[in-house]
Amino acid sequence: MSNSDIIGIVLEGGTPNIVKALIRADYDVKIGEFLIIRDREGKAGLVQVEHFEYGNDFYTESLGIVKSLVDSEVIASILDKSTYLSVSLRVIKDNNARVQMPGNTVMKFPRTKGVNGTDQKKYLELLYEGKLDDPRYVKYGRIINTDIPLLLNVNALPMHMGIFGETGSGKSYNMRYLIDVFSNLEFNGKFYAIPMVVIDANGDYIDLATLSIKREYLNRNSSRGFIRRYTFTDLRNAHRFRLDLNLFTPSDIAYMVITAKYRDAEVGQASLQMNLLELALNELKDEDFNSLFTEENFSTLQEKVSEIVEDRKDELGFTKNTQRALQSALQTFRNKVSQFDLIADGEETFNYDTLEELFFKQGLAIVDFSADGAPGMDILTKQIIVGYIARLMLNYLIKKKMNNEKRVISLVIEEAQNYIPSDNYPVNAHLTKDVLATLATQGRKFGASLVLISQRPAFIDKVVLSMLNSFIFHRVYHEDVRYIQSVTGGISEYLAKELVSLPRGQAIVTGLINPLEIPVRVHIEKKSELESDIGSEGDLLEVLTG
Ligand SMILES: Nc1ncnc2c1ncn2[C@@H]1O[C@H](COP(=O)(O)OP(=O)(O)OP(=O)(O)O)[C@@H](O)[C@H]1O
Repeated sequence: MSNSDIIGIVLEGGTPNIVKALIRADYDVKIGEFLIIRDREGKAGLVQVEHFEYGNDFYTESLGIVKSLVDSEVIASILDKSTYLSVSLRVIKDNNARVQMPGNTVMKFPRTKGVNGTDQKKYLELLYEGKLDDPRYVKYGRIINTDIPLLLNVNALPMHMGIFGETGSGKSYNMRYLIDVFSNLEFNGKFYAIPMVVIDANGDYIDLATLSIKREYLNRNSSRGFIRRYTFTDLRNAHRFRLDLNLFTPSDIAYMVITAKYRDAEVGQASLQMNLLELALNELKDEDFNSLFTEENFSTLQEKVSEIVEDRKDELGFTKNTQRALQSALQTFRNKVSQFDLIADGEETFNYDTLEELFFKQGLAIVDFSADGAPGMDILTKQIIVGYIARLMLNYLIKKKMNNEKRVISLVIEEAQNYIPSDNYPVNAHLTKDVLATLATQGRKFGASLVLISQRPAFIDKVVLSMLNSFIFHRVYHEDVRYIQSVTGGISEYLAKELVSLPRGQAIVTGLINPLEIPVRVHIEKKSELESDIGSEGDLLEVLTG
């Protein structure tokens, strides 16, 4: 440890968890930063900056002479020398050092490079206690004001994660960075990737599949068997996304069809229609369910519904009203399905084999909802697709688990508020909400990992939010701070205040994924290889001047 790393001393007045210290005023301290305290015996403990304020005993209002110096730069610069930073430091690991002792030295984390590299190793070991060499912990970003990475516990992923931050705060770039981390897990000299399906709301990820330079970077260790873009129109270098309704039970299909149309329906009415459709599909169970939604065979389904209502009125008691409502729901579903050609006879579909291939080849599937990949697609159709994928994943993972075959797949959902909204968000999403909630509740046992990305946590259903065990917060809206404190527990008042002003590229990581068990402020370095093809917002003047 060189003297240049010493930045302050411990003062009297500490408590078992909080150390008071003075540090040099020219040190660019950050709330959430990690520092080291060394005691008289040379033992070191770790602390996190909780709060700081500047002090200078000369510059106080009560000292009359100060008032006459307001325009005296020369004297002021001499007096500035006695400015200090008074800091509160939360003890993270005392390592048997007597960190609270007044007079102890406060030091910054040594840098990796240069003479202090070996010192840094020592403190890193102190921080991570053996996890540094454990392949289940992967390096992510840099802890603020240091060049040491935060380790993420990969095993926490199936416990689900939320990434939140206002527009432009860096969520998508962060997710790209995480995709890169999860695509290059090293174990015993070989590389592995977490199988992932990404619901790409705005085309922020498609270049990872379509641009060879990006694809090759992401797959530099050849861990992914494929990186594939799924679209809803025919495009070069893309797979067409199609549904296979035969994979679902009549009851699943009935649920999808009815909730897609009657998203606000009174439960009683909707459940009658679901029963009616389930019955009709059961009676048509020898038919190909996909073909029942094609132009030629749709009438078979409609006629079956009419037949049940009209011919078996006395026996079953379905009313004309229920029939009419169901026919209308069927029509809506069919219209959506046909508008985007989601069901096509004999064409390849997104099915169990796709998920099996995704798992075994450790693939990355990007479902492209951008204007290019899904031109003119409305939110209802997107919900049909996300609901389909979630249901497929759930059924697949349950089936495999029953067979004692272990699987893991991560489902990343951008603009998650459109699929799993809270009561505060004006979107109906019965179609996706229940299945995603089930995936969140039960999925962890089966290897499902949800990553929900949204601008505001308050827009996400509370029950599902409570099932997320890890969070990455970028800059958030003021209104969300209290909410975040209540769902995560451990964010201090001071760090919470930082949430509203975090610069781009900084975030606070909390929850099971973070082995340090305290919220950690990180800087996510921008790697040009990972920068989105869409790029940054342009310079207006540059655009106008051509
Ligand atoms: N770690 C970073 N370092 C520097 N710049 C960054 C970083 N992360 C993101 N940016 C830049 O900030 C801008 C917004 O990033 P990004 O698109 O990831 O934000 P977002 O939160 O996903 O926004 P939106 O909600 O609008 O999709 C981009 O120009 C991106 O290049």
